[in-house]
Amino acid sequence: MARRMMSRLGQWSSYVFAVDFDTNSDPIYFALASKQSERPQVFRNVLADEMCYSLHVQSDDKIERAKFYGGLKKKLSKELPPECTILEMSIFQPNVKDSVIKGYFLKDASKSSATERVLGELLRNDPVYVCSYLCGGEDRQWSQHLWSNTEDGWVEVLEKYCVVPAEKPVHHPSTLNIINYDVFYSFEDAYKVLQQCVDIIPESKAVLELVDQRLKSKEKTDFPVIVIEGLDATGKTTLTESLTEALGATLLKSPPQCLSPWRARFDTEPPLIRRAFYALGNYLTAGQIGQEARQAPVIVDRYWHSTAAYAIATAVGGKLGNLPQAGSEVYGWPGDLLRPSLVLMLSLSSQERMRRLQVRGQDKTMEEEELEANHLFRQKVEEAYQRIEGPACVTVDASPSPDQVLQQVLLLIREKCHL
Ligand SMILES: Nc1ncnc2c1ncn2[C@@H]1O[C@H](COP(=O)(O)OP(=O)(O)O)[C@@H](O)[C@H]1O
Ligand SMILES: Nc1ccn([C@@H]2O[C@H](COP(=O)(O)OP(=O)(O)O)[C@@H](O)[C@H]2O)c(=O)n1
Repeated sequence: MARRMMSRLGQWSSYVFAVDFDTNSDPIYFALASKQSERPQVFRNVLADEMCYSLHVQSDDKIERAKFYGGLKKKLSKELPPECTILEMSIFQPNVKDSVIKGYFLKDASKSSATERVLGELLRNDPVYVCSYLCGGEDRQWSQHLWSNTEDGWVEVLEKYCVVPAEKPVHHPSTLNIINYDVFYSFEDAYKVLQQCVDIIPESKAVLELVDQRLKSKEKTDFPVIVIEGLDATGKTTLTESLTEALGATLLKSPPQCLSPWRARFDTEPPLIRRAFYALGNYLTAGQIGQEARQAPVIVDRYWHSTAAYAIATAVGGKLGNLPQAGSEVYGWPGDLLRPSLVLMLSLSSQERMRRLQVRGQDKTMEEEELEANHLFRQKVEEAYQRIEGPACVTVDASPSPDQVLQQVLLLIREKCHL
């Protein structure tokens, strides 16, 4: 019954579908209608002779949705014929926060019945909607066919809609569900996620116990708190160590050491759970900062900027321009998280960063294509770093020698923190 209710055109008429055919260009946006529009060729140029399908998750439970969506990609890649391309798709209400339902769009060039068999199986056993797409008639009009399960185990078409073009929304769909899915703006919101995971991820219990024992931090610290941020291999470890020595400071990091046993475990979880783990890490570190900053200045290797910038850059698909505008609430600082006195972001050209990674013995075998995708991702992380406020970060050129970088940073600290 619920499925029938949801599938009615009335229910879907305010929704738009977005399919990411190519990360360098805008998604293709389409909507459903009972009648074909005058510009019917929605998929012109991107679909040739392939059969197409879409799948999206049907569940009201946020954790179940996140877990299932992540697992679905793996399952599809394993079970579908290799000629089947899996593309990301979202269904959303244009510019409405928290309206996104994630899914996949399949382009199937296999001409075999294997795909339909796999999808039929999914429809029978998992919380998914499955649709197929057909292009027919003289003017090559596309239609969407929503599948349904019959009682005797067959799959039938429940409803059929015309696929019509939809306008590009002001906000890219991947920006609509950032709050409380990718970035958490209060301790409670992040805590709740891990609490709901206790049954499916037993390690959550140990993390929550640690978090329950955390030290509470005051808003104001006696000594300055300086955070060092930047992409991997920009020199954070090198700088934080020399800075700690030069200032007689205490060195801390987020996530703190006590979370190390669980970090790899949570890194395998979908963004909702993984990001909640890192968010809680900041509150643990905040407790330690509050304690240590009574006696000496504190240097922190990564903190809130890393948590938010990486989460936003991962969540926002496609181009740099898809990031939420500067000044958006997603770049705000959580009201209940200790604010540092100064945040410095080490910035490096990608060539020099790659050189340092290679010296450290990493990234040697990366494929060209992956490098390119990573380049876009790194640009998004740096841009998000720069848009985060309360405090905003100050960019430091990290290309000179370690000692020159240290001297430059000491000058900045003396100027901004009067140390
Ligand atoms: N200013 C610098 N100039 C040249 N090499 C550096 C500089 N700072 C760090 N490195 C080297 O670059 C690599 C990455 O530095 P590291 O401090 O580990 O970065 P991060 O902690 O940001 O990942 C290390 O091999 C380090 O010795
Ligand atoms: N305070 C922090 C620190 C790291 N992180 C996450 O941890 C990852 C970076 O960790 P890393 O192992 O590359 O860090 P470094 O080795 O560069 O210090 C990023 O994907 C961030 O999402 C975070 O979310 N919050």
